[in-house]
Amino acid sequence: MPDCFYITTPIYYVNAKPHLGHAYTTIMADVAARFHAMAGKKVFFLTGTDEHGDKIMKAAAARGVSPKAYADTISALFRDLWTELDIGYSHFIRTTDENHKQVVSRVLAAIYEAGDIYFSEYEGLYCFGCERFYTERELVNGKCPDHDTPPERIQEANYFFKMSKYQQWLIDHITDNPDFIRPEGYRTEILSFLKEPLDDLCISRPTSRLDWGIPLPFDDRYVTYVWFDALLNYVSALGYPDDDRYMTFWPAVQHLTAKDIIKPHGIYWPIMLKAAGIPLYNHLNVHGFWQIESCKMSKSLGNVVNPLDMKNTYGTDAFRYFLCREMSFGLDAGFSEEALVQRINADLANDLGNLFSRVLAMTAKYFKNRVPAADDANLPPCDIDIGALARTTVAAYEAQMATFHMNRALAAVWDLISAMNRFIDYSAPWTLAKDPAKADALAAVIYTLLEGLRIVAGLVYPVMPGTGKTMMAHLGLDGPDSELFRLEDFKQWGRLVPDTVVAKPASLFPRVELAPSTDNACAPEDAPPAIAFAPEIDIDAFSKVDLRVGTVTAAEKIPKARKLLKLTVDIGEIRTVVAGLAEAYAPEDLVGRQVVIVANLKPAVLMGVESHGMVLAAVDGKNGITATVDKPAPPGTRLK
Ligand SMILES: Nc1ncnc2c1ncn2[C@@H]1O[C@H](COP(=O)(O)OP(=O)(O)OP(=O)(O)O)[C@@H](O)[C@H]1O
Ligand SMILES: [Zn+2]
Repeated sequence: MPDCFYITTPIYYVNAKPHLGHAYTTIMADVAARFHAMAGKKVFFLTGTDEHGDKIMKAAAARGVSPKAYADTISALFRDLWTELDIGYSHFIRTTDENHKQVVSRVLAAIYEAGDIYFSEYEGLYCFGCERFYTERELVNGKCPDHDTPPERIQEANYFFKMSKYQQWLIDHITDNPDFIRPEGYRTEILSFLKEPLDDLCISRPTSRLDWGIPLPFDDRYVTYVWFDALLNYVSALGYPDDDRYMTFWPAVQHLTAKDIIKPHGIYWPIMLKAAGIPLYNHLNVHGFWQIESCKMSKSLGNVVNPLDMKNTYGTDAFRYFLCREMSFGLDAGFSEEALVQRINADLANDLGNLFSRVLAMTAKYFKNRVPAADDANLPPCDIDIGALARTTVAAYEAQMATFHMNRALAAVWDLISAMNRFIDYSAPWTLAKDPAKADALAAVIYTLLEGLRIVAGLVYPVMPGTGKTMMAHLGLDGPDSELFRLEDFKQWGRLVPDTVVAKPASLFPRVELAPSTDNACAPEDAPPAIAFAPEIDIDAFSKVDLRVGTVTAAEKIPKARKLLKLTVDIGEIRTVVAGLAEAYAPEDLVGRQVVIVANLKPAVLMGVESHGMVLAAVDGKNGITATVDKPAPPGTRLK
């Protein structure tokens, strides 16, 4: 039997329509599902909506509809959005599903009988916005930290779940299983919560106050409160306790959530499972928040970006790519449309799109749209070995995807794409084409590029399913996704069959411009165009760049390289630096000049010359300026 992979998103609360934060988690889950299916696993992908509780009841009442009718409408918005965003979930659960309600009852009854649920009078500070009690310690200036309103003191008899009983057991489990909660920072956070005594969890609300919920099986004057209802969706959706799906996929589960709900997922849920005698889940994977101007994007704050607008303006794949590439898994990220436009133009239109159309155009021109037969041995001498790089790329990609670091996996793929673009420039197929003696070399170059594109198509597929399929179709490869996209096939170099007919060049991603927003709609017409700045970094990220004043002591052209100069630069030590300045400067113009060098850039080999640093310059063909200092400075002076 193949390995199993079960991925879940949180079930989203239907008190407002979906925003970009929900889209991110669900897209990440879809990417993971597609990747693991590609790796040969049997996959189940669950998402859905959480539909009980106070807020739903109030929102429905405000609109004069029943809670169920209200939940139906909002739940459908989520489902429709997932279709628009190419999300291929296996099952969409709703907590109002009959089967789910039965599982909740059953688990509650079992835990009650085992003696882990008790009845008690409780007085506490209650936030109606959050639908929960707060301890004094948790309040900020006496107010709910989420709603900034003072909680009300209420007294109530309720049912409680004995979480405290399992506190030490959970600490031991998390300590013994270092990747139970990941990334590491969130594991540490949970362990630090657990240093304080754990309060028992209130799991009921009297029907006199709230009747939109699942009745407690042992006392129908009460309904189940949020977490015992919501968290159990992860097993009820599989048909716990005896359905085949449950037997197959539990506990091979990877939960995926944002950091707002790590406490319920990292503390309540494992303890509930333990008390119910259900095996623990494998992993909880936690991501950060999308922020707008440093505030969490959230429906409560109303500062949300509508994912459908982004999709309609920029396309599904581009939007998916941006979300996966821009956020470092586990950390917060700021959202801006400028950054989205910048990534589309730089990564998708320029790097990937140009590569794709150039290679197809050359295949059309030199080989009449057919994959040439070729032998790697005929490749012209070049420092870039695309075949070897493809192998290491797939390995890095696989490792990063497995731990949800989609951003790093994509960075690895884009390194391969950049190398292929450089490989075209260095091997200059248009020159090879002029010399009949170089026909074999030309065939080897084009084959390498087409085969590289096949691998790129496979690796981008989980993130950009449409693009992966379009690329494959252009390379003459067709079939159902399950056959077309198998990770094994991308680990092997040379699978593209000579003589396969490839399509004419196509534009994968046209360049885009920032769509006018309502904010700048009334800007005067002659306002200067907005500059697409690179995404924001913090001072720590910047301080990693070691900038030094250097004096150029020698400069020469690099044979066969149109743009490159080899510079010898004194930065307190003597460095060889390759710079793309040859069109803008004669070598002798640079000697004696002071320049600014990035001193800690990883060495790279360019046209056979190893470069140990980079010259700061703005060069566009023959126009070039290098950054310099306004008075002579000792070589090696650091700039900050
Ligand atoms: N800003 C965000 N960044 C990333 N993910 C988010 C963000 N907001 C919501 N999510 C996703 O939605 C889940 C929470 O869903 P919920 O329905 O509570 O949304 P919410 O906007 O945070 O709601 P509220 O503002 O009412 O707290 C998170 O765990 C995460 O999966
Ligand atoms: Zn609150």
